[in-house]
Amino acid sequence: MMGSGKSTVGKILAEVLGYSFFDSDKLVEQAVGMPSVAQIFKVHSEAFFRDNESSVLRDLSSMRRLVVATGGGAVIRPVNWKNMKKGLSVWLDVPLEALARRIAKVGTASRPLLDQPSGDPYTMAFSKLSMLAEQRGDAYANADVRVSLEEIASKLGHDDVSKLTPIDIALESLHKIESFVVEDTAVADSQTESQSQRMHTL
Ligand SMILES: Nc1ncnc2c1ncn2[C@@H]1O[C@H](COP(=O)(O)OP(=O)(O)OP(=O)(O)O)[C@@H](O)[C@H]1O
Ligand SMILES: O=C(O)C1=C[C@@H](O)[C@@H](O)[C@H](O)C1
Ligand SMILES: [Mg+2]
Repeated sequence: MMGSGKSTVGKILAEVLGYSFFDSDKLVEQAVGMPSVAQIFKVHSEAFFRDNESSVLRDLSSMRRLVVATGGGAVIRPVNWKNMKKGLSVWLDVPLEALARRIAKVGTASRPLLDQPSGDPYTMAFSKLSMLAEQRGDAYANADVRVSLEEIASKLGHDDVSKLTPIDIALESLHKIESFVVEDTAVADSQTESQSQRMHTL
C-alpha cells in the first residue's frame, strides 16, 4: 500500500542481497516522460498510468537479481501478478493508522489517489486509505510473503509499530523470504521425488 515503506525497505534489501533496485513508479515516469505520477494521472488518466505500470512490470519480470518497489496499486491487475510471480513477492502489511501518519507528515501532493484540497491531512489520508484497502480486498495477500509490522513490533516488545526502524523491517523480510524459499524448495524436491518414483513404477 502507499507509504508502506516499499522504497525504503526495498533499497536496504537490494543492498544486502547485492541486487539492483528499481522503483516501478519512477520507471513509469521515465517511460511516459513526465516528472511525477501525480502529473501522469492529471494530464492522462489512471488507466493510462496502469497500462504503463503493467508494461514496466512485464519488462522487469524478465530480469534477474533485482528488487522492485512496485506501485501500491499494482496488485489490482491479475496480469501484474503473473509477472510479479516470476520473482518472489513481499507484502509489507502496515496498519492504516501508521500509513496515514507517515503520509500526513509528508503531504499527499505526490499521491494522486489520496490528494485532497482541504481537510486535516491525517483524517483525509486515513479515510482514503481505508476505502482503497476495502476496494482492494485481499489482493495484497496474493504475495508469497507477508511482513506484518504488528507482528514484528510484538516480537521486539514494542507497543507501537512507529518504533520499528526500516532495518528491523528489512531483517524480518529477509527471514520471511528465507523461510519461503526453504519451504518452496522442499515442496519442489518432494514433487521431483514422487515424480521419479512414479516413473520407476511405470
Ligand atoms: N519504518 C519506518 N518508520 C517510519 N517512517 C518510515 C518507515 N519506513 C518508511 N518511512 C517513511 O514513510 C514514508 C513512506 O515510505 P516509502 O517512500 O519507503 O514508502 P513507499 O511504500 O515506497 O511509498 P510510495 O507509495 O510513495 O511509493 C517516507 O516518508 C519514509 O521516510
Ligand atoms: O496505491 C496506488 O494505487 C498507487 C500507489 C503509488 O505507488 C502510485 O503508483 C500511484 O500513486 C497509485
Ligand atoms: Mg515508493
